[in-house]
This record gives sequence, structure tokens and C-alpha cells, in this order.
Amino acid sequence: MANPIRKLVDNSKKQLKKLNNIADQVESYADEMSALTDAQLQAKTPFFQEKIAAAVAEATDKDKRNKALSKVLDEILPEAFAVAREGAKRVLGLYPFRVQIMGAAVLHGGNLAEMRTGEGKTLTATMAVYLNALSGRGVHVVTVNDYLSARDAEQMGQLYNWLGLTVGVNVGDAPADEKRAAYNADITYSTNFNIGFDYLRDNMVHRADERVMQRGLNFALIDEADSILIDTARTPLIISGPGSGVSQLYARADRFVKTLVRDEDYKIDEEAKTTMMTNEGIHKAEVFFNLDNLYAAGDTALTHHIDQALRANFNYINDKDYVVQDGEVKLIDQSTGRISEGTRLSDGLHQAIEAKEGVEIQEENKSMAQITYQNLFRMYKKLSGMTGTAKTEEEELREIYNMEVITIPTNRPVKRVDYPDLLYPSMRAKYNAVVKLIQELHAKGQPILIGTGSVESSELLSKILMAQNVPHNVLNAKNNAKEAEIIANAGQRGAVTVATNMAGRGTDIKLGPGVSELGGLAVIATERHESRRIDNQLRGRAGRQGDEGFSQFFLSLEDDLMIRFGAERIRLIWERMNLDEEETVIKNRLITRSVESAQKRVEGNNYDTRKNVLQYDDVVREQRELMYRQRDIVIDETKSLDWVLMPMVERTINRVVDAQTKGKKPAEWHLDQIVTFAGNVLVNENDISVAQLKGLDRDGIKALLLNLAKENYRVKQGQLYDPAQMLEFEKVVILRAIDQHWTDHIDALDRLRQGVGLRGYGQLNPLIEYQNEAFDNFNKMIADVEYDATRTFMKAEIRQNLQA
Ligand SMILES: Nc1ncnc2c1ncn2[C@@H]1O[C@H](COP(=O)(O)OP(=O)(O)OP(=O)(O)O)[C@@H](O)[C@H]1O
Repeated sequence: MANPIRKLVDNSKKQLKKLNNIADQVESYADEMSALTDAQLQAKTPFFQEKIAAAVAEATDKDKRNKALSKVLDEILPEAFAVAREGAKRVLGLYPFRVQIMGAAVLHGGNLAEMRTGEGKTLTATMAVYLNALSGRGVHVVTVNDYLSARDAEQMGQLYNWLGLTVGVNVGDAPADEKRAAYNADITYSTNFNIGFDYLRDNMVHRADERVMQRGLNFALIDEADSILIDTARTPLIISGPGSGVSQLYARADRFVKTLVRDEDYKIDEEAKTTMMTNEGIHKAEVFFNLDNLYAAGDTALTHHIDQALRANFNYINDKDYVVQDGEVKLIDQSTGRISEGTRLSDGLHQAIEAKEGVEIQEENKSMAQITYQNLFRMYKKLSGMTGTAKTEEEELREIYNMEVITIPTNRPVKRVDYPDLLYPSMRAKYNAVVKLIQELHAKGQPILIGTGSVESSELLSKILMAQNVPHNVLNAKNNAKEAEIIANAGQRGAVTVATNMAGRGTDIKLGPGVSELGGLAVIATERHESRRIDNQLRGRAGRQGDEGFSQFFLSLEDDLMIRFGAERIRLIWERMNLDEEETVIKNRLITRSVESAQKRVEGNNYDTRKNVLQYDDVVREQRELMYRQRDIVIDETKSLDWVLMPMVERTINRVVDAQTKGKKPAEWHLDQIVTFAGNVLVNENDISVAQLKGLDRDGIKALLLNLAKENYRVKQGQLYDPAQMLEFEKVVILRAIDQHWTDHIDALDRLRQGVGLRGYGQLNPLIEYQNEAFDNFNKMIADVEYDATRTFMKAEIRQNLQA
């Protein structure tokens, strides 16, 4: 029998061999390139571009063009990589290492390069970006925040510009023309969030030239790919519009739950992040709201508000899950430690937190467009990524994105020492130990980066350090204005930096003079995160490029993760060892291992959530693609839309006639209803009567109505004698009908998704329920769109001034 592990090892050996081979070819050009003058090196860009154009020009259709393109890119890879490499040496003063060439080859191949933290992924990307940008079809370099987009575009942009390529940065809320220019560049830097929103917004415009992405989604290279493709993929991107007012119930429910007593009236489930009332609590609710029976009242709105108020008050913690800033409740992204601007918890939970914090309660918005990151990135022709931490999520990346994770060896041996975790019985003992170590290291002058789990604990630690007279900087979501400066100083002699996991990713901490001799950067963490990848990113701030450094995690039995998972087992070990004094510490691989198995369980849960989100979005995806394609057809039409509009009219007529002529005998038919419909939707009321329909069969009625509609169309055509005006009018009518009903549909689906879980009781599979209902609703929506488009067009009064 084949040994699966053996096979994996063989596979990765084979891959590395192939990559080494490519690196040999690239390196073989090194001398030739370094002998070229600047002008000669720069001339390589148009040379490659012509070669690509020639290869693609021979192909006769789109499929063949795509194939020809990827073939020619593979052919010129060694030379083009060598050009970018020599360019980097001259422009940036950095000469890509062999392992970086290998990483770039992985990216070009549409896979995920796992390169240890600090190995220089930014420089690695340049070779793959240069090669793929030569085709002029666009390369999107995707980063986790605007700061990194701007920084990388600025720094690496020097190289690309020098090589004759254009670079654009697509920042947050730039005006449309700036965004369009950024997307039209050969290389575009952007966050995933901005690309997602631009994509959705582009599908809400009314004119082709309003779109900001004028080209399709060609090649995306994703930095910190695990963060983007995995962590952010748990929540879909939603564009929402104004909703329908704020319910008074938020404030009342909040006042009520604040009267409750823990464990008596309610019980908190930390793991599921929910809180349930006990019978005691339910009784109190009935008294408070003056009801006989809270649940029998059929008042699901009230119970829903109470549920959300419970979660808001007891599961969501200020300065941990969110911060209150400028009178608003802002969520903190738990994997990046940054504020997620613009995102709100759904289903009234955000409003419940606003009530809890006493800030203005904002309206519940209506969802108008949505997509998951999974489905967004799967639309790219080629997708690639790089990160220091992906191997743990290899299966998911393969299954969902069709990417292999390929681990690239480090350039130099890693010198960083990762010590086993230290576990303390209480939070207090833990912090004492942390501070003691900080003081020791600080006395020597060794720079220290301290990672904390929340804004709250970063502030707590800062207070303790202040009391001990240890000078330090704090970097968290509330205090991020000086981010670049704090990071630039963090590796200097004597620096102490307290940070949330904001500093855990993408930050490059350079060691100051004399710091290597002191042992490099010390990374100390005061707790472990849910995900091992986040912990490893934090460790990776030390020991970059073969630097000295170490990492040490401090845990206590009172930590969140410990309470939620696994603390019981560890407590048993603890008791068996008979260690209950305050200052005891366990330093044991066993502890590290059981913490890691708790993390694995959480990661598994999170994977299930993401799969679930994706399964639901897949239902919407087909509908979304269909609607967007329809919209594109309408928007891009340049002559007349009668070929779209008239079939809509015909289907509308058929639907109504079929519905009103269900009976076998014509005597049972509702001819009067058909006449009312025709008078309201198709023609003037006087142009149709029951008498005209009598004696006709079903098809006869349909034909008669269709003829009337066609006649009406011709009349309108006569009134709007300029075909361009007619086209414009048709566009407006169709797009308005689509957008109105499509956004209603999206909003309804969103609510359905949130509500369908509740139906799990009746032994129905919620996903199948959702699929069925989504399908039925979609068909109804199409009928509504066509009905509305028909009515608006046919009943429109065209006045003289329209012709002016
Ligand atoms: N070929 C090279 N020669 C010299 N220095 C290099 C080279 N490549 C990268 N570096 C330096 O290594 C440091 C780390 O690079 P970078 O920040 O891109 O790492 P990274 O892999 O993105 O790390 P992380 O995973 O933590 O984000 C930078 O200071 C960069 O200038």
C-alpha cells in the first residue's frame, strides 16, 4: 500500500527540485544582466512586451489567447526574473536571494509560497509581478491594510517605474477617477476590502464609464495570504443602504438585562459566545415587560432583542471585541488587532451593543450587494499568495482556492529560540513574571516587543510598566497614529514596545546597532491567540534574516483561551503535581502541546464556519453572476435594447395570462383581471376590453396583448425619434427594475440565512431549506423585475421636453 506521508514528502521534494531548476536558469543570466547598461536593461521591458503581443496575436479565440499567454510567460520567465532581479539591485540596493527566486516561481505558478517571517516576501513578489504585468492585463497586489498598500507601492514602485511599468494605489475612499487610474495601471496595490467593494459597486453603476475596474480580474498576488484568504473569509462583504428606522426595543431590552444577576438569571456560554436566560430570568422578563408568558406571546421581536442584549452585555467586551470611539461602537478585528472600519455586527447585535454603551443607536441597514472573499478571489484567472504561516491550512487552500502550499527553505539558518510556554495559576502571577522578565532584559538594554491579546490588556500592562518606571511605547487600535515611528524604533537598544497583534504581521523590525550582541529582539507574549498562525506571526518579529532573537509566551489558567478550552485537563495535571502556590510556574512541553490542541479545535470550528458561509454564498453566486451579466449586457449595449425589453414584456404577459386562465373552461377564466392588468401595465385603459378577449383561446389572448404592446412600443419610438434617447430610456427602465428587486432579494436572502438556522429543529437541513427558498425567491424576483420594467416602459408618458 502506498504510504501517504511518503507521497507528500516525495511531492514536495519534486517541487523543490523543479524550483531549484528554475533558480539555476535565472541565475545563469546574472552576469549577462549585470553587464548591461541601465538603458539596455530597461529596454528589456518593451522587448518582452512585443514578444508577448506577437505570441497572443497568433491565437484565434479567447481560450487560445489565454493559453498562448501563459506559454510565452513561462518561456520568458528566467530572463524576465533576471531582469527584475538586476533592476532591484540597481534601484533598491537589494539583490534577491536564490530562495526568493524560488518563491517568485511559486507565485507565478498560481500557488502559495510559504516563506518564514522576515525572509523578504516583498522583494520576492517583484519578480512574479514584473513578469505578469508585462501582458498589460493587470496585476493586483493585495495587502491587508491601506498602510501596507501605500508603503509597498511606494517602495517597490520605484523598481517597476524604472523598468517602464506603471503602478497605482487604490486607497480606501478615493474618488472614482483616481480608483480608475489605479486599476488601469500595469500593477495595482490594494486591500482585499477595497477590491471587493469596488467589484460590488461596479455592478451597481448605470453607465459603462462609471466602472472603476475596466479590465477583468486577471492575476492577484496576495500578501499575508492566510489572513486574507482564511481569517477574513469568515464574514461576507456587504454593501448596505439605509434601512427602516430604529426600534425602541433595543434600549428597553438593554435596561432589562442590566437588572439580571449572573448564574441566577442567566448563564454565559463562552465557547459559543451566547448567553441564555434561566427560568428565573424568564420570569423576571415577564414581570419587566408585563407579559403572562414571554414565549407564548408570539412576540419574537422582543425575545430576539433580549437575546441580542444578553450577548451584547455579557459576551461582547469593551476594549477587547470593540472600542467606543467618537460616539461609535467600532469592532476590532481579532486577527489583526485593528479597527475594522465600516463593519457592523448583523442581526441587531451591533445596535444592542450601542444601547449597552449608551451611544446613538444606528439604523439597521438594508443589504444591497454581497460577496464572500472566497468567491471574489476565485474569479481571478490566476491567484497566488505568500505568507509565513499557511501549512496548517493547506487543505482548505487547496479545496477552496485550488492552490498548493509550497514551503520555501530559509536563506540563512533560523537563530531565533522559541522557548516552551510558561503557565501560571493566576493572571496576577503571570503579569508579575512578565514584568520581572521585562525589567531584567531592559536593564541589559535588549529591545523587547510585548504582544497582548486585546487593547484592554495592552493598557493594563502599560499601567504596570509605568508604575515600575519602565519607559515604553503602546501600539493598539486606539493608538495607531505613530505606528510607523513606533515600529522603526522597536528594534533599538532599550526599546520596550507593548502592542496588540497589530504589530504581529507585516511589520519589519530592524535591529539597531549593538543589539545583536545583546541577543537581538525579545518577543514576549502575554497570552496565546485562538489561532497558531497568529502566534507564529508574532514570534516572527524576531529572528528575521538570520537575526538573533527569542520568543516566550506566558499563560495563566485564567486566560480566555484556557477558560474556553482545555483548562480542565491542565488543571488536573496541575493538581496532580500538587502545585497550588501563587508563584509556581509550569514549564512543560505537555502544556504547550495541550494548548496547541485547544487551538487546533478552534481552528477546526472556524474552518466549519467558513465552509458554511461559502456554501450559502455559492447559492447566491450563481444568481449574482446571472444578474451581473444581465446588467452588463444592458449597460454595454450601444444600439437598442428592444431585444431585451420585448421578451420581458412577452414573459410578463404570459405569466399573467397563465395565472388567470387556470381553469379548463374559458368560462372559469378571469378575463376581467387580464383586462385590468393590460390597462394598468401595457396600454391605455380605453384600448382594451373584456369583449375583445371573449372567444379567444389562451394563446390568442397572449398574442393579442403582445401585439398591443408592440404597437405601444412603436408609438414610443415615434415620440423619441432619436435612437440614442430611446436606448437611454430603456436602460434606465431595466436597470432600475433590476436594482430595486435584486437588492430587495439580497436583503431577504441575508435575513433568510440568519433565520434559517432556527429551522434546524424540524429535522430539516438548513442549507437545503435555504437553497430551495433562495431558488423560489429568485424566480419570483425575476418575474417582478420583468413586470416592473414592462409597466414603467409601457405606461411612461413621454413629453415634448424629453426630446429637447
Ligand atoms: N535579498 C535581500 N537582501 C537583503 N535584504 C533583504 C533581501 N530581501 C529582503 N531583505 C530585507 O529583509 C527584511 C524583511 O523583509 P520583509 O519585511 O519583506 O519580510 P517578510 O517576509 O514580508 O516578513 P513578514 O512575514 O514578517 O511580513 C527587510 O528589511 C528587507 O529589506
